[in-house]
Amino acid sequence: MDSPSDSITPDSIVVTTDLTKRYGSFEALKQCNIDVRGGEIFGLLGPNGAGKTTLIRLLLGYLHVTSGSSKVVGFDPEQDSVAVRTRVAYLPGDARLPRHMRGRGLLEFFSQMHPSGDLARSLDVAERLELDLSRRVAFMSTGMRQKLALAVVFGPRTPLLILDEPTANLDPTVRGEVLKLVLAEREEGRTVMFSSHVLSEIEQTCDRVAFLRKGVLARKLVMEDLFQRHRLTALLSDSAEHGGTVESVDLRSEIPEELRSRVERYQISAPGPHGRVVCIDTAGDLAPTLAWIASLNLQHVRIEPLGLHSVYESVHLGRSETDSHWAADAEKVTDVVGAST
Ligand SMILES: Nc1ncnc2c1ncn2[C@@H]1O[C@H](COP(=O)(O)OP(=O)(O)OP(=O)(O)O)[C@@H](O)[C@H]1O
Repeated sequence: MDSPSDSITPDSIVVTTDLTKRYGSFEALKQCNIDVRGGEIFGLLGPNGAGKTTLIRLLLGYLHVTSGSSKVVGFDPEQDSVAVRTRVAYLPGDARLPRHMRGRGLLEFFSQMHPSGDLARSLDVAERLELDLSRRVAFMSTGMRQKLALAVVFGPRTPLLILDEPTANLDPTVRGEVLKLVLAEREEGRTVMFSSHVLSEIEQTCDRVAFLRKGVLARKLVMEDLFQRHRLTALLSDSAEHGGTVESVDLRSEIPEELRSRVERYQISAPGPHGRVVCIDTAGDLAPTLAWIASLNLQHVRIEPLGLHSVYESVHLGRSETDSHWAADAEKVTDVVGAST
């Protein structure tokens, strides 16, 4: 786990220090240290019950901390939750809106309530999301209510938006529109922190990601680093290439010295019907490793980004990241070979 001072910068807009929350004897959040920097999109990932909502509600002062502390837009939510809430637009995971109000009236009401409310902006968001504002909340579908809550939240021009599963209950087209809204916030210099279970959304939008698991901050990731990680799978049809003695082993010692820091895995399977499957995981720029890969005399080569999924699985299931998808990847290669022979 990172220490509190690991990554805090002067432009951090959210900082937590050993933030801990217990419900009775149950520890929902354990010594959590994160920092969110001004102008970035920060993703919160984790399985159900990991502690994401607990963390978010602590940051807004809706829950009291058990121990540790946090600073949000320069204020301690424990001491000054009003100052925090006027500077943060918050979309709860279970937004409850007054059922008797019509969409338009509700947007007017919330834009008047918030010190930096902006009705025109809320109306614009509602239009982009194709929401019928003439309906009463009571007669709206779950997705329509989510759209209305989003129109409320994207109205005020606050420096920070915290969105708890903003795309839940939305169809794929509307989800895409919401992601565009999130990206537009960053363009305008605002900071967005959001939780989601949809990994592709996080990949498309976030600059950095924190993984929570059972209340523990299990992993932090810079998305740019993730995009530089690739997995190559291929077939080595002639096992004599490696003396015919290799049985699903790690061959990292065979990697040229200057590439060792880039190649995280170099493994060859036991012989199958079509030969041996080779799996190579690389980090950083692919170019320097390509010449070496070409010298391995591989066939049916597939290269793909390693992606958030493999990291998520390794955090969630506690599997080694390098083992994640290995069997499936090996199968894909042999399937392709099987189909083409
Ligand atoms: N008021 C409460 N009293 C007791 N336990 C609670 C309370 N609120 C949450 N919890 C527990 O704390 C843990 C974390 O819950 P939290 O809602 O923060 O998870 P989450 O990551 O947001 O989950 P999800 O993805 O399902 O929304 C869960 O085990 C939950 O049961």
